[in-house]
Amino acid sequence: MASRCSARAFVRHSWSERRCRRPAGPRRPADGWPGLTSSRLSAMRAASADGRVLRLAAPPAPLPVRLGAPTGPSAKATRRAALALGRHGYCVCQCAFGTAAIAAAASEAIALYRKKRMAPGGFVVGGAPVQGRGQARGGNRDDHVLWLHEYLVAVGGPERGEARTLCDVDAIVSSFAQAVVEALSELPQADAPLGRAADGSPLYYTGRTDSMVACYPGGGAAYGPHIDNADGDGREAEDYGRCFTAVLYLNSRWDESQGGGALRIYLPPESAPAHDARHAVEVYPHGDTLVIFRADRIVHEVCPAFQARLALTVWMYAGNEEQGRKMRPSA
Ligand SMILES: O=C(O)CCC(=O)C(=O)O
Ligand SMILES: [Fe+2]
Repeated sequence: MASRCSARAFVRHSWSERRCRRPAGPRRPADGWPGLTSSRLSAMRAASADGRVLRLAAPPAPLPVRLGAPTGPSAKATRRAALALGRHGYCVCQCAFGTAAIAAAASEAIALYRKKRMAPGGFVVGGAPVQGRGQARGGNRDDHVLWLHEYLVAVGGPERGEARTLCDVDAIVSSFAQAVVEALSELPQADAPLGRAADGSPLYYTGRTDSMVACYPGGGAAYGPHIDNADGDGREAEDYGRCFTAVLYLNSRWDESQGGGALRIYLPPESAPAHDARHAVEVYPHGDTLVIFRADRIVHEVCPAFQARLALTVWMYAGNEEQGRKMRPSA
């Protein structure tokens, strides 16, 4: 961890990456995009409101990816994560940042929350931003968030922002998520049916968003069922918008029965019986767990959390082959 999470790694991958911006969304869940009919969305909300009717599939064993370890993730581990993502629409990885790094990142995040550097998470509804619970039908969210790079630009860097570990972790998570998306582009459709655009063509990496540090302050804080990118993020000219969400949990000691706070992933129609909204998996936000899922397809929610729940999230944009090539002219 120490050698990978050095200030130089941060400067190289993260601070110099001025292009990353906070995304326009998430948008309010809307009807009428692939795989999500209004009846399916209503059934999900009903299942969310009444946990008794929810049928859960067993969560997959996390893939060990050695993210944060001095050797870093191997090409094989990256490919395995891409395969799982392409087959199921999500993958769960066990990183190796270690308890000290995760605890350091968490204490930076908590300090930022306490210093009121975070603001209530928002939505875009009809082009206008709205914030917080009850503002968007079925899309309530109770988290407080900070856009890491935007904040660092404002305060003059990671040292001054007291967010050095968060920056280092962010650089590593972002490079890995990019590598996974790039590996996914190479997989044949038969291996990765859920790793494709709606027309079946491969998705190519076109960029990333700023990273979001989120704190659900406990007391039942939640985020109702939603899709992160329901409408292309208004980026038609560039790509399909955010296609992948990568979220790393920063909770060193998470008590599943007392803390709740699982990420509930509703399995997409291709992996669940048609229109049966009651099939989902739940992943608890244990520190060092990374989940990557399709930002434009996977309905998910954060179940009520009864202890402070911390995460770092970055979204990857993707487009068609030509859009991907434009992003990397030398490739
Ligand atoms: O923290 C999580 O598990 C997911 C949060 C989420 O869905 C979001 O921020 O869009
Ligand atoms: Fe989300």
